[in-house]
Amino acid sequence: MKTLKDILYGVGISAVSGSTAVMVNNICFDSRAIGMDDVFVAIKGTLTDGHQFIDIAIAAGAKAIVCEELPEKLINEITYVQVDSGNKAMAIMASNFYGNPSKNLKLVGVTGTNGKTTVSSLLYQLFKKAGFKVGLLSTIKILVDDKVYPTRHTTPDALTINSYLKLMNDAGVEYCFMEVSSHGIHQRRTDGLVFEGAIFTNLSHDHLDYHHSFAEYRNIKKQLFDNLPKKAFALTNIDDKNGLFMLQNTKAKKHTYALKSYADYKAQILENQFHGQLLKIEENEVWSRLIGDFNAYNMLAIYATADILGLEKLEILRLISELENVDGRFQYYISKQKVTAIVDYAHTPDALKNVLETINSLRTGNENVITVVGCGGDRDKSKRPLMGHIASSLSNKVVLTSDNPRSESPTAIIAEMEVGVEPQNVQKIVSIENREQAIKTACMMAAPNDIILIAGKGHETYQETMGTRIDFDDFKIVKDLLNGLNK
Ligand SMILES: CC(=O)N[C@H]1[C@@H](OP(=O)(O)OP(=O)(O)OC[C@H]2O[C@@H](n3ccc(=O)[nH]c3=O)[C@H](O)[C@@H]2O)O[C@H](CO)[C@@H](O)[C@@H]1O[C@H](C)C(=O)N[C@@H](C)C(=O)N[C@H](CCC(=O)O)C(=O)O
Ligand SMILES: Nc1ncnc2c1ncn2[C@@H]1O[C@H](COP(=O)(O)OP(=O)(O)OP(=O)(O)O)[C@@H](O)[C@H]1O
Ligand SMILES: N[C@H](CCC[C@H](N)C(=O)O)C(=O)O
Ligand SMILES: [Mg+2]
Repeated sequence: MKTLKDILYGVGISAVSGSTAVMVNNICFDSRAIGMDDVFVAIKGTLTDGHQFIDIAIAAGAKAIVCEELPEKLINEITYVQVDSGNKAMAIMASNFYGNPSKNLKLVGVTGTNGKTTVSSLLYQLFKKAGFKVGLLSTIKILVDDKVYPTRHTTPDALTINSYLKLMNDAGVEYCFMEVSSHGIHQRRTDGLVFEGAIFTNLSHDHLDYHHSFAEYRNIKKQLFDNLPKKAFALTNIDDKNGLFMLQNTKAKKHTYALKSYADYKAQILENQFHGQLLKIEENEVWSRLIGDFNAYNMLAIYATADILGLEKLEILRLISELENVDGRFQYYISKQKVTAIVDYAHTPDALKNVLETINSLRTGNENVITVVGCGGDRDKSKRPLMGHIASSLSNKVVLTSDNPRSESPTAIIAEMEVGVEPQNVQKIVSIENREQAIKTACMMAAPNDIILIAGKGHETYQETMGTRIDFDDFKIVKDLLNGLNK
C-alpha cells in the first residue's frame, strides 16, 4: 500500500475532494481490471471516455479517483483529484508508484518512423556484449537483462513501462533502450520518465490516420526532444529533412549523424553484399552483417550513441562487427534450388522502398524479385496505394495479400493497394487474400536465383482478423514451402 499523496507528487492538481492521505493498493486506468483500494485514473481515449466508468470503478473497489472532470455527485468516502490531463497524471503517478525507476538506470529513447526496433535491439546487443546488464522495451519483446517478456505495444502504457523499469532496477540493469512511438508520446505514456538521451532515426509516411497530418505527426515526435533534461543527449540523423527540426527546442546536448551531410558522426558505405557491408565510420573500417543504406544509418546511430555513453571507439567497432540481424528484419533463407526468401518488417512506404532498392542493388544477373505484401487494417489507409505503387514499380512480380486486416475487409484493403499500381505494371500483379496461398504462389513463381520478398509482418507470429489472432509466421511458412517444393 502507498499513500495517494506520495503517488501524486509532481502531478498538476486543480481540485481535491477528500483526503490524499489515504493508502491505495495500485493504480488502474481500466474499470474492468480494478482491484480493492485502487486509485482509478479516468482517461479520455480514442474509443471511449474513462470518466463514464468512474461509478463502476468505485463499485469494484476503487478508493480514489483521478479525473479531468469531477462527477456531479461526489461520494464522501472517496477521494477525488482533478487534473488537467489524465494521461499525464497517470504517467507521473506510475513513475512515483514504482519509485521513479528511470532515475536508477540510463534510459535511452529511440524515435522515428523506421528503425526504432533495429536501433534499440542492436544497442541492447552491443551493450550486453560490452559486459553490461541491459534492458530493452521494443515492438518484438521486452528484455530485463536475459529475461524475456512478451509485449503487444511498441511503447506500452506508463504503468507497464515503469513496472518493467522497476524489474530492471531490481536486476541491476545499467542501461535501458526503449522505442518511443508517436502514439506513446501523444498518449503521454513516456511522461515522467527521465531520459539519459534520445535518438531520431527518420521521418516518413505513417499513422496519418491517428495524427491527421504530417506536421502534427512530426511535432509529436519532436516533443521527446523538447522534454529532455539539459544533461541528456539528443542525437539526430541530419540526412533526414526533419532531423534538425527535432533538435530545434531541446535543452539537451545536440549531436548529429549522417552519410551525406556534414555531421558530428559520419559514415560511408565502401562495399555492399548480400552477407554484409563494409562501412567506414569516422576513420575506421568495420564489417556489418546488416545490409542496405538504412542499416548503415542504424549502425552509425548505434556507434554514436555508444560513443556518447562513454564506450571506447575501437571497442564499439569491434562489437558492431559482431551484431546480428534482428528477427524479421531482412531475415533470409536460401533454398537448395537457390531461391532466396527475405522476410522483412517493411510496413511503411519508405521502408518498402528502401528494402526493395537494397535488394535490387544486390542483383547480379536477370533474377526476378517477387514481392508479397499487404497493408494492415484499422491503420493509416493513405499508405495503401503508395505501397502498391512501390511494390509494383520495384519488383518483377507482386502478390498483393493480407496483413492483419483487423476489422476491415481484406478485399477492400487490397483494392486500395491496387489503386497505386500504374497501368504498365498491372500485369505484374496478382491479388490473393489468403497470405499463406500468396506466399505459396510466390514460391511457385520463383525460378533458381530469384528473390522473394515477404514484407510487412517481419517477426510477427500471428495474423489478426476480426479480433481473432491465428498463428502465422512468414519465415516458417516460406522456409517449409521452399523445402517442400524442392523435394
Ligand atoms: C489507438 C490507441 O493507441 N489506443 C490505445 C489507448 O486506448 P484507447 O484510447 O483506445 O482507450 P479507449 O478504449 O478509448 O478507453 C479510454 C479509457 O477508458 C477505459 N475503459 C474503457 C472501457 C471500460 O469498460 N472501462 C474503462 O475504464 C480504458 O481503460 C481507457 O483508459 O490506450 C490503451 C492503453 O494504453 C492502449 O492499449 C490502446 O492501444 C491500442 C490497443 C492500439 O492498437 N494501439 C496502437 C495503434 C499503438 O499504440 N501502436 C503504437 C506503435 C505505432 C508504431 O508503429 O509506431 C505502440 O506504441 O504500440
Ligand atoms: N533506419 C532506417 N531507415 C529506413 N528504413 C528502415 C530503417 N531501419 C529499418 N528500416 C526498414 O523498416 C522496417 C522496420 O524496421 P524497425 O522494425 O526497426 O522499425 P520500427 O521503427 O521499430 O517500426 P515500428 O513503428 O513498427 O515499431 C525494417 O524491416 C526495414 O525494412
Ligand atoms: N506498429 C505498427 C505495426 C504494423 C505492422 C503491420 N504488420 C500491421 O499489422 O499493420 C502498427 O501497429 O501500426
Ligand atoms: Mg518497432
